[in-house]
Amino acid sequence: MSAGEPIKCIAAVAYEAGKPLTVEEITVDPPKAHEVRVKIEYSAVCHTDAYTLSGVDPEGAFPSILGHEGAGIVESVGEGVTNVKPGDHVIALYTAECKECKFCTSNKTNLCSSVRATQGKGVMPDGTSRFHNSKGEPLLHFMGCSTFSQYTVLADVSVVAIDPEAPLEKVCLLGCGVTTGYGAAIKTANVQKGDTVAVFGAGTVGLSVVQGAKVRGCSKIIVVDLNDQKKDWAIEFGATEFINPTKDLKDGQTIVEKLVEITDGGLDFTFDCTGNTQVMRDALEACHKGWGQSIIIGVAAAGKEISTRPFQLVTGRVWKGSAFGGIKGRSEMDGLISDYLDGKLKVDEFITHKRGFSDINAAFEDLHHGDCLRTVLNLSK
Ligand SMILES: NC(=O)C1=CN([C@@H]2O[C@H](COP(=O)(O)OP(=O)(O)OC[C@H]3O[C@@H](n4cnc5c(N)ncnc54)[C@H](OP(=O)(O)O)[C@@H]3O)[C@@H](O)[C@H]2O)C=CC1
Ligand SMILES: N[C@@H](CCC(=O)N[C@@H](CSC=O)C(=O)NCC(=O)O)C(=O)O
Ligand SMILES: [Zn+2]
Ligand SMILES: [Zn+2]
Repeated sequence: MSAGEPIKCIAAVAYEAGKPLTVEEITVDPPKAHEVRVKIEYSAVCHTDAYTLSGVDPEGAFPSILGHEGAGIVESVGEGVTNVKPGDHVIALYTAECKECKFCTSNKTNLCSSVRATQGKGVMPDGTSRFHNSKGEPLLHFMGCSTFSQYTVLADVSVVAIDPEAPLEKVCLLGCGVTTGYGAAIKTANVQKGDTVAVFGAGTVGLSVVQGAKVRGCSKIIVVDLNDQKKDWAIEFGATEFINPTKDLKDGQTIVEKLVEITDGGLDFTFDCTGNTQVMRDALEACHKGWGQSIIIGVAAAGKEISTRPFQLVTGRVWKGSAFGGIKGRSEMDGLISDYLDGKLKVDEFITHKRGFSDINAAFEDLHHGDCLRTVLNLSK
């Protein structure tokens, strides 16, 4: 029985920006009131983990335990926890859902405010950390999840129980990438049958947007990526066209001109899934005058700003953003899991690499190669 006791386990610690993670033994304290300690079974590596490790995240603080796309089993719960119990299979939620705050009750957003302030500082809601290294130094939490540890502690509002039939090595991807892209299409943008869509960036997030657009019956789903290796995946997930701007444009033609030309004036919806601010501008300007909407999903580095001529907005184009696909994790994850189990939502297809936890630094390298969508880490190996 480990409940109520500190647990020693292996974690990958980010001691410094731009440096490899250190895989070492740490101590994970028991959960306090309204906290849940989870044995993480599998975690994938999202581009955002690499972004924070690189040092360009204004909220990135070190030393910390990164990882936010993970699934596991509840080991113990603190006082007052009613939504999960030991043994439950769960997904960690970097976008909490308390169901009580102004945001949760608004029905206009999934951006719960209950733990966001402390989450952004890398601590639990009481302002302290549950992680210590062997020298007794506290290690910061990350995005309220820290799934790069064999055990982690989450706020109860940051965890959702799922159908135990769902394989954790697959559905860990619903903790971020797949949910983010799919939700951005079907919830934030709410694309409809016949709409035209362009998706910039064919990573897991972008291809999940494509999947959402296909499910809704969009008439054109154009994927824009600099790497031809992404073309087959784009088509597999539902793209009707693939454009590589480095080779598929006429001399002097811009990607915006090309998209406007082939869509009779621009797209109904565009999505930035790259984090590149020039791409964000292109995505907005490729929207149809009068009604086109561009959804920013990509995360840009500290100091980066977006710009366009205000006239683009005056003439009816709309710029929007989407976090975790607009999905309320505790209320809506069950539906996504059911869709996956019923074969309506692709998840397995994003897993291009599998590695043992001790290989985590290689998993970060995988992200930079065109043949990788997601690497799933087995935390027991
Ligand atoms: N808002 C939210 O809730 C979330 C945001 N994110 C963010 O979304 C973005 C995508 O994440 P993810 O799918 O994991 O990342 P990936 O790195 O897997 O995918 C990004 C893709 O964009 C391509 N790309 C880069 N530059 C351009 C360009 N100029 N034009 C077209 N394509 C380009 C990349 O190509 P190449 O590989 O050749 O570089 C890659 O295929 C990231 O910024 C991530 O931080 C992620 C999850 C949640
Ligand atoms: N910390 C960064 C911003 C990072 C960011 O935008 N995160 C996304 C999720 S990315 C997942 O892979 C998000 O949902 N943000 C909303 C939030 O409340 O954190 C910065 O400070 O710029
Ligand atoms: Zn992510
Ligand atoms: Zn809330």
